[in-house]
Amino acid sequence: MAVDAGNLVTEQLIECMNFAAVKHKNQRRKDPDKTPYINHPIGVAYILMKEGGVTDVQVLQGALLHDTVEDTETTFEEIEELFGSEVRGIVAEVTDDKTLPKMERKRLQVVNAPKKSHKAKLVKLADKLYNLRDLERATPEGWTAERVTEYFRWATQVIEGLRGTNQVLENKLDELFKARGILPET
Ligand SMILES: Nc1nc2c(ncn2[C@@H]2O[C@H](COP(=O)(O)OP(=O)(O)O)[C@@H](OP(=O)(O)OP(=O)(O)O)[C@H]2O)c(=O)[nH]1
Repeated sequence: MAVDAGNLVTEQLIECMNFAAVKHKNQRRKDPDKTPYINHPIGVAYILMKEGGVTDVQVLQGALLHDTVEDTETTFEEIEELFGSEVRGIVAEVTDDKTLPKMERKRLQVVNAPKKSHKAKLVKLADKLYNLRDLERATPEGWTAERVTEYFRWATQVIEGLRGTNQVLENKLDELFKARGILPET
């Protein structure tokens, strides 16, 4: 029986969701409710699809897997073997090198944002939108108001390098920045 294209996409997405759920199973977000970490990658894929209008399955797979290598024992080889080289490439582009000092990692995100592929930029836009909304919703444990503001300011710098990728997502990010007084009202 021929594989139906719709079924194949569904299978690819469910495979990624299941893989990410298993990999992140012991992780929680930093909010006071200690939300299961898997809510984040699923939420990033959801933003891309529902708000960004993104239907590219590899971008959605990249979103679902985007923190597996950075935050769990997952390797890029594993991602490539299971999901192919294009998905591996997207995940690699959005993975920070956790062996670097935090300040350097944050600096590199700003410097490298404009050099990313279109697909990786989409994932990064949705990732930041999710995290900034999360900060509006609840303050991570131990974070001061200054740290939250600092995250918003740093995020504006990263987003500068991602512009021209998805107008809807960029507009939604700008609304958040304006509400914080970080971007001038237009
Ligand atoms: N807003 C928010 N963020 C949380 C929460 N739980 C975990 N995070 C994660 O925390 C990271 C931001 O915290 P930082 O202290 O600035 O960075 P770090 O964890 O990478 O050192 C983000 O990681 P990241 O995915 O690497 O993103 P980014 O730092 O590259 O944006 C975000 O996904 C939460 O409850 N709320």
